[in-house]
Amino acid sequence: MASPPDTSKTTKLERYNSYIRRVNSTKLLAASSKLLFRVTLLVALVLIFFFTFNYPPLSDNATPAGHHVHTTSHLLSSAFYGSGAGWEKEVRRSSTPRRPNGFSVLVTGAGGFVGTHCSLALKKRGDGVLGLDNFNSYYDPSLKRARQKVLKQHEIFIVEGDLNDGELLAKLFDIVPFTHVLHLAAQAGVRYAMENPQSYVRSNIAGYVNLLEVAKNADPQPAIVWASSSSVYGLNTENPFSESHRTDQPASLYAATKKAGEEIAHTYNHIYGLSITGLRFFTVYGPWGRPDMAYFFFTKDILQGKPINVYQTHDNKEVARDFTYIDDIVKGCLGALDTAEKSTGKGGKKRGPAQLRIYNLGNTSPVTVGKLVSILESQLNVKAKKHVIKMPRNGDVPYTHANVSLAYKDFGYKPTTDLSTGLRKFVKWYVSYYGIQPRVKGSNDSA
Ligand SMILES: O=C(O)[C@H]1O[C@H](OP(=O)(O)OP(=O)(O)OC[C@H]2O[C@@H](n3ccc(=O)[nH]c3=O)[C@H](O)[C@@H]2O)[C@H](O)[C@@H](O)[C@H]1O
Repeated sequence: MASPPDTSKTTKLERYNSYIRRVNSTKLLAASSKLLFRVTLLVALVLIFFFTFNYPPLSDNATPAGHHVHTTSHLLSSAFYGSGAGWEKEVRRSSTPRRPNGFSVLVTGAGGFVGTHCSLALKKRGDGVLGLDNFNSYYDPSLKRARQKVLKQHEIFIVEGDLNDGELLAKLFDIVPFTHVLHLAAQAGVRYAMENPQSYVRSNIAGYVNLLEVAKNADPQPAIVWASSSSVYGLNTENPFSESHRTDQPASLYAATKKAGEEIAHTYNHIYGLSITGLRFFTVYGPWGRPDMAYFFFTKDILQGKPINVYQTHDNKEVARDFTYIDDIVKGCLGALDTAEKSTGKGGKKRGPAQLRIYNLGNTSPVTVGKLVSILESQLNVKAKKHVIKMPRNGDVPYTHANVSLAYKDFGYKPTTDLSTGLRKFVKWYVSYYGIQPRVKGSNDSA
């Protein structure tokens, strides 16, 4: 009997083919669902950009103020900072004045020491204030966040963004017709400039120019008041320092960038009619201050029993500063804002000469660092472990002393807080903020 044909091979082959078909169709299904997912994601993103973030149509890029086009990077960066209808409402609400003829002020560096105090003072008297800050980590950002919280309690909103983001700045000026800009955002610190020189160029020059570019295009153009520095006097030997003294010998890159800012101000005033006032601050201190400054970290180190370095000049003289209390500086900033004339340009074109000013804002009474330390010792009730050393050659200057008669003449600037009184207020804040309960005399004083 003929045996049945051997089909086992054919059956195996068929089973194999059907297995391959199944695998292929599964793969196809997976690939097409992946594609579908990606397309959906893309469509969703596009819809989010166009509807949620409340942007003008792309064809509407050229704004009346002549601002640049809104590029994709702007869309991305603004989306990152927070945008949309709610964000815009916050921006408008914060910058709307609550008094007749009140200002609408953009305060850059509002999360900073001077920025926070000035923002509060402006808001308190009924001006609208919008903050801008990039919350960088040059010093403990949690302190900046704590200041931001205080501002929020007073209904001051800080836009989180960088001076170098021109598109973001342009958008803010599109939303708000700022009357003034109080420009305090900067890379601060004299000695850190040797460690990170580029950060000074980025903030104090590139960022500053970026701000002026947007301001000159704005309609109306705001008046600008900004923070220069006592450090511009550099190796000047005339005393006390007057605005007419030479400032072409900066001792640090920090000072050089501030001096450059003063020259740049001249250019934007000259070409575009921007009203610009530069304020040369002299070693500002007080509650909510900067932890990178000597009075602040001396307090911390003295309380922790750590040694501190007290600098001396190379010819064995004590170094001294015209330490200026924050409340005096705030009065100076508001005085400068109040007397700032309007810019004369429009849409990037000058229409007439505009105001250009520079003022010293100091205390007119220099105190040696040794004396600063002994005041702190007495107020903290702790003896400092002092190391008296020669001042490192790192951009420091031996001495500062402000002549403020020009600021007095033009807006009545008159510092009223001596170092001892100001430090008591600082120490009181310091121990309460950091929750310290040491042998502090000043902590129970009323200030
Ligand atoms: O007026 C300004 O325009 C600048 O003021 C501030 O710079 P400065 O006056 O240098 O303040 P700050 O560092 O507190 O040193 C104070 C004193 O302590 C001495 N000093 C410092 C450190 C140290 O370890 N030992 C010491 O003796 C030191 O030699 C100095 O005599 C701002 O930081 C700066 O951003 C800018 O705004």
